[in-house]
Amino acid sequence: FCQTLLHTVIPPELRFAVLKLFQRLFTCFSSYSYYEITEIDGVNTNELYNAVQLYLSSSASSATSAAGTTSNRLSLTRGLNSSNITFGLANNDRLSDVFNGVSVMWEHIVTPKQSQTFSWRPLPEEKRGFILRMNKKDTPRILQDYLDFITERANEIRRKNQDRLLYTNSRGGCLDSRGHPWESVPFKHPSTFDTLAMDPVKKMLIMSDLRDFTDGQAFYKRTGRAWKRGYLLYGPPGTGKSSMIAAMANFLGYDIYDLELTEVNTNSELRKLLMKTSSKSIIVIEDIDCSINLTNRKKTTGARSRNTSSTSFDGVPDVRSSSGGPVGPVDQDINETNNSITLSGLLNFTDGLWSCCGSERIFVFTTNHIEKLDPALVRSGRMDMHIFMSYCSFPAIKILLKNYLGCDDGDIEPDVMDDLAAVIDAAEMTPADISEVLIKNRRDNHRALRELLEALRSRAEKKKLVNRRRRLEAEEEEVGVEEEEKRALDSPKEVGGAASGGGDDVEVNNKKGGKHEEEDNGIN
Ligand SMILES: Nc1ncnc2c1ncn2[C@@H]1O[C@H](COP(=O)(O)OP(=O)(O)OP(=O)(O)O)[C@@H](O)[C@H]1O
Ligand SMILES: [Mg+2]
Repeated sequence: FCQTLLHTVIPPELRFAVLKLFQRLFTCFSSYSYYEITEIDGVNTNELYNAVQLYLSSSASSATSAAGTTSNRLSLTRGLNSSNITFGLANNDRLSDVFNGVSVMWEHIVTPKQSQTFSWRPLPEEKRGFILRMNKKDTPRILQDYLDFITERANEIRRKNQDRLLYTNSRGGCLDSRGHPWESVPFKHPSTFDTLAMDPVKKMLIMSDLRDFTDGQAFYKRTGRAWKRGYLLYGPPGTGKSSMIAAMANFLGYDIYDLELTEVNTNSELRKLLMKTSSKSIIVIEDIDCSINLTNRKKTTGARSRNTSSTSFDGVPDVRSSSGGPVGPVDQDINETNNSITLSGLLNFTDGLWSCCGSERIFVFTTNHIEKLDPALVRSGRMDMHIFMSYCSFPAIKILLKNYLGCDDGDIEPDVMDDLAAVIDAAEMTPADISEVLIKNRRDNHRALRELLEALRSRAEKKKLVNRRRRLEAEEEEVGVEEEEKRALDSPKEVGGAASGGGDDVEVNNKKGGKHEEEDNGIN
């Protein structure tokens, strides 16, 4: 009755002014400061409101919220291009939080909108906002840091909730309508560090190295290093290099830029591609040894190419023929290359001035042949961590048995495990091959284990034969070389001709491996 009386007797303007006055008096004498963060400020969305909503949702959603009381009512939202749900504070709900030892209180205020003022854009029916209550004495010390922390945490949550994206430069150097050289697709590779079959100790090392990297902003700043890190994954085909990259991306919540070097024609294109990558991303060059040789990179301009030489990275045509032996100087006009990407371009791409355009990036190179890589490319500072993805080991096979057959250690007879342990190393089987055997028999565990043991034993047998044959060949070659040297010692010496000017005696016929080669020493 009083309220209606007030509403009827006192005009709204006066009511509003009295209310405002009470509020001012209240805040004057209160020990708290109050900050209102509305959803819409003017006509734009207030980014801080969304950040607070996300941030509070991360503590509201966890049963034991790090900060304060959990709310018993939450709103659920799902972002665009995301398969994850985020919690939010329900209307008029409160949540306390603690930051740097200071406790604050959040309240989510939702008030129905008064009369719709005319606007080009339909405004929401309700006015939403957060009220942050904080002790006046703490405000100067923590307000700014607290809001920065909230924004950062919200970005973190947003990225984790959004599906990963896989960017490719498959379009070559040309740009899309937005001037972007990368093309992106949702990246939903299921590989994680749990599904990766590899030595658990090595796995933990890699995960902690990745965590140190993401937590290391201050460290990189203090040491004056670009906030980036390089990983070289090497090993035989089918050992999990690509799966490792997916596991890293899923572990860190990073997007992946899959750089196809053979599509890149010049250093400046390479630079442009790097500049257009976002931070918190993994830049991948798979099979870098092939990319470096790039025999398919040469695009002759009409004339027949005398040899399929490859272009090394320093831009000078590589003078090794396809057989690897020396050939005469390569005619430049025959080998018109349409690219001038250089090793120095790639070196700067991964370390050096270029690599600092943007921070928090991970570079990953993969190769089946580490011995082919230029040492400058894989030195520390470029490829900081070299990870050998090896054939399946016993600890790794247990992970595959768990993932594919659902068998934990205790589920398999000990003597079967002993048989597996006895043959696994000698077999040198890749996880890809072992996965194949398990997938084929995944409906029948006993049969899967039996077939796996058979496959391992036959592979180990084959390896033994191959190694024995190699040993025999090596011994024969050794014997061959010894006989050679013996014959050479027994045969009479031939003195070099007078024209030699009495220089040192030189072998005119230098027999090497059964092939005579004229050593060009001026004497024929
Ligand atoms: N260590 C591993 N753990 C789990 N699965 C693996 C592992 N290695 C290979 N696989 C399985 O084998 C398949 C091929 O693996 P992946 O593509 O990662 O091999 P790779 O090392 O990248 O091979 P390549 O050198 O030919 O590119 C994947 O689908 C994956 O399921
Ligand atoms: Mg691969």
